[in-house]
Amino acid sequence: MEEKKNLSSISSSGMMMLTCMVISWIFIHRWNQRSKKGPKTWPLVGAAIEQLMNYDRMHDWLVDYLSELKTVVVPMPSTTYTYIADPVNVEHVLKNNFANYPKGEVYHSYMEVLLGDGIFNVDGDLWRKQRKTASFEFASKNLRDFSTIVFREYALKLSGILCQASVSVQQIDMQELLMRMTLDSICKVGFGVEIGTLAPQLPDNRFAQAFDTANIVVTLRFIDPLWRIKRFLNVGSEALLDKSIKIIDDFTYKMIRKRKLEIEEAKESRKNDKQIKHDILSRFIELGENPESKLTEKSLRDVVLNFVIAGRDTTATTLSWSIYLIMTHPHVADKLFSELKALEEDRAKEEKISLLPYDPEDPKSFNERVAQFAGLLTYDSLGRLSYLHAAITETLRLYPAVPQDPKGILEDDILPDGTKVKAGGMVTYVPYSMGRMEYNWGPDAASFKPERWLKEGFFQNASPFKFTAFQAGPRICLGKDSAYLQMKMTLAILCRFFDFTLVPMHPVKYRMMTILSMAHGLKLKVARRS
Ligand code: HEM
Repeated sequence: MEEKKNLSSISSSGMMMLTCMVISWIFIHRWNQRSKKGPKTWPLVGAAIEQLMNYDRMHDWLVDYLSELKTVVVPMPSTTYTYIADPVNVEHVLKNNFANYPKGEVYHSYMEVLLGDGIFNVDGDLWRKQRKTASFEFASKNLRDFSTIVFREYALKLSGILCQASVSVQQIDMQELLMRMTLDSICKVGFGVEIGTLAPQLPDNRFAQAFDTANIVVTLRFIDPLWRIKRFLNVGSEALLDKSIKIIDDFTYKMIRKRKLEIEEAKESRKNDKQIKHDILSRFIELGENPESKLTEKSLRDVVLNFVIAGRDTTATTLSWSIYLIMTHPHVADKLFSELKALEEDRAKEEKISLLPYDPEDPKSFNERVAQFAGLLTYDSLGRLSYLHAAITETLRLYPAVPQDPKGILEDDILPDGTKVKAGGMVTYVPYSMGRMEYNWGPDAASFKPERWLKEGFFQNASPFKFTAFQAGPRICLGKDSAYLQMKMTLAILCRFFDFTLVPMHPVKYRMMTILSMAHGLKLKVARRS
């Protein structure tokens, strides 16, 4: 009995000692960081708790730290994230020492389920080959001309839906409509397939919903240490991901089969090769006919999904933020309207046509007039809209569609500002923070001012290492010109013919996913204007 008592008192004093040691360890760990700038860490878990607690506002959490520090180091349980906002560091990572900062294994393993081995998710030869094939396509004048027609046609469809909503005094979710428009156009321009999600009755869009869910869940993996266990057990977010991927794959493989069949039929009917319309997908399908290319059905699926994420989400979210910012800055809306009216008159003179008189109260004459205006918008005439170009660029400075972009680290390195980074960690350049830093843009960095991009009325670009919305260096966005073309076509039509107001109390804030979309959409009321 006595022996038992002694044993239990030894074990409880042992426990106490252990607890004291752990508390001292935590205390010393925290004490050593008392003057540290940047997120403070805890033993073992690093800064994961603080990052998790700020997950929904992570971009602004980083803004707070980066405005003091330019480089923020965030240790996590299994790796270290280094966030950079100084253009000198960004140039080092994206260009000068490009080979040391690939997408990397970690990023690849997190995103593989959605992006597979597509251009966004690979390095080395696999990336180079896809970049070469896609660059070829993007450089073609055929694609540019075809895109102009498609973008105009779909912007007009959207305008028709807005006109109808204004007649029936219905509120709309602009972001949702824009996502439909950009999905339809990337499928048409990129894969030669008409999917019609922007039809007036707005058909059910299971693919888009599944795609959004998958995007949210894979982004969560970057800060969820339990995701591999969840995937193994197929529970929670990972079970949802699994379901979404099945829907996505089903849609994508059907589209590929359809396109292959069309190409076969075109060949059989002996149309010469020039008559088979070239798009990104058919270029890859043709490549796949050569067995040495090692392109499989799965590779084509990856091509499609990478271009959907590239072409649909980025453009639609930028358009949504642009409309929101223009609408909430009336002096910008007025200047833009004047620029559009001036272009309309100049173009009518050039084409020697008279502009149709119309009554905004009469939808028929209104729609005819919109269509006439759209017909005047060509690739060249859109190029003259400097204020519109500046307004879109200013939107991307404050609300970049890709708000942060992580890179792997192959070998230990020292960034130009002296920060040491270790092999196996990650360096992330942060367009969202970079656009809001006074040390990058001056004291008015937080204000929406398209004028900052204009010199004597003409658009002036900034260094791509400071304005990083399209990345920079060898992996700079391939679709930038195409995206501007679509955004300018759409905004020219919408801002010339409609007034927008936010539905009262509608919350406008971002959602945490790889793309900076609006968490609750953009609920608006629409009115036709003369
Ligand atoms: C506002 C619109 C857009 C923005 C802000 C944007 C931004 C970006 C960014 C930040 C990247 C780098 C991603 C990374 O490697 O981590 C990127 C890459 C890319 N973008 Fe865009 N993008 C836009 C529209 C488009 C469009 C419309 C297309 C094509 C239809 C496109 C095609 C691509 C491709 C193919 C890459 C991969 C380049 C490579 O890895 O070599 N983008 N884009």
